[in-house]
Amino acid sequence: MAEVKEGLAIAHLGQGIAVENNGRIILCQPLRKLDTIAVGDKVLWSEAAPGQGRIEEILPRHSLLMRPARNGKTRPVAANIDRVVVIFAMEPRYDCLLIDQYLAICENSNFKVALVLNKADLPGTEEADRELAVYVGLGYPIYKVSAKTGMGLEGLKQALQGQVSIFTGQSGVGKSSLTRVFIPDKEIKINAISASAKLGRHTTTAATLYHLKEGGNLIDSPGVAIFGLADLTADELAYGYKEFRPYIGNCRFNDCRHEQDKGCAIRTAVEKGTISECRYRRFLKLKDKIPLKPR
Ligand SMILES: Nc1nc2c(ncn2[C@@H]2O[C@H](COP(=O)(O)OP(=O)(O)OP(=O)(O)O)[C@@H](O)[C@H]2O)c(=O)[nH]1
Ligand SMILES: [Zn+2]
Repeated sequence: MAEVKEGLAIAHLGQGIAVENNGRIILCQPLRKLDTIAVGDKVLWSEAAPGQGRIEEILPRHSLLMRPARNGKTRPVAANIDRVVVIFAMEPRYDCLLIDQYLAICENSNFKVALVLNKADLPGTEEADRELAVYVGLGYPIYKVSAKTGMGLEGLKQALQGQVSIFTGQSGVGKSSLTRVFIPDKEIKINAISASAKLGRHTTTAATLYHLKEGGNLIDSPGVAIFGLADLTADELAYGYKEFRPYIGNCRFNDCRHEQDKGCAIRTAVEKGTISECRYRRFLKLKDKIPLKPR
């Protein structure tokens, strides 16, 4: 029987999965009974034929990022991510509601988060400073950077070390520009993956895991911007506002909607100033967007 080795799924190719093992990349086919393999998955594989592997098992994942698929279901995009880096900028549009939404999803999926204000070379970032202070107060690290001038990038580089990260954020905030800064040899690496895995042509829309020069891995996944409110329920949304957590369960009524309900512990905390009013208002706005479901 062929020897079983551990490997890391680094890309989806047209004809299979590129699995890395000791610096070597091999094209593998997963056994049919397995779950969809996600980039970042640690797998057990064996050599099925010279230069061709078979994935026999997916090792337990500590996190899994899902993305809505065309058929209305979700599919795994990236596994074992430690940190989601939410990128935003004053241009094309600064949107706290969207930041809160990303944070709520990450809190519910157990991802650590870092916030990155890109394009800090542009004027007008002071406008965001007051709100950003609220996020800092909640314990979310914030990096102000510019992919254009290089400002602040050292700090972000250090933050990426020793873990698996993924960039996300709305269109036009500079995700590709920052990715180019961190993976300047992306094209070369892509070609190397295709070459080592033979035949396996890289599809540019697929997620790919890159090793960073300074240590740490970055999963580049164009299109992760589209992870919407996913399937969060109103309760999960409240949990995603992490400063609400100490109060959840303390409202007078079990089915409290945290709106005008009598004896709402969360609203009381807002009135006392323990919870930021802006965050609370945005919570209500996001909650309104959630389709009504049985609770
Ligand atoms: N002034 C300034 N412009 C930047 C900076 N980073 C990116 N840009 C510009 O912002 C625009 C969008 O950058 P992209 O890197 O393509 O943004 P993206 O988030 O990858 O966009 P999508 O591919 O649509 O998701 C480009 O015109 C960049 O040149 C920056 O730090 N400062
Ligand atoms: Zn309440």
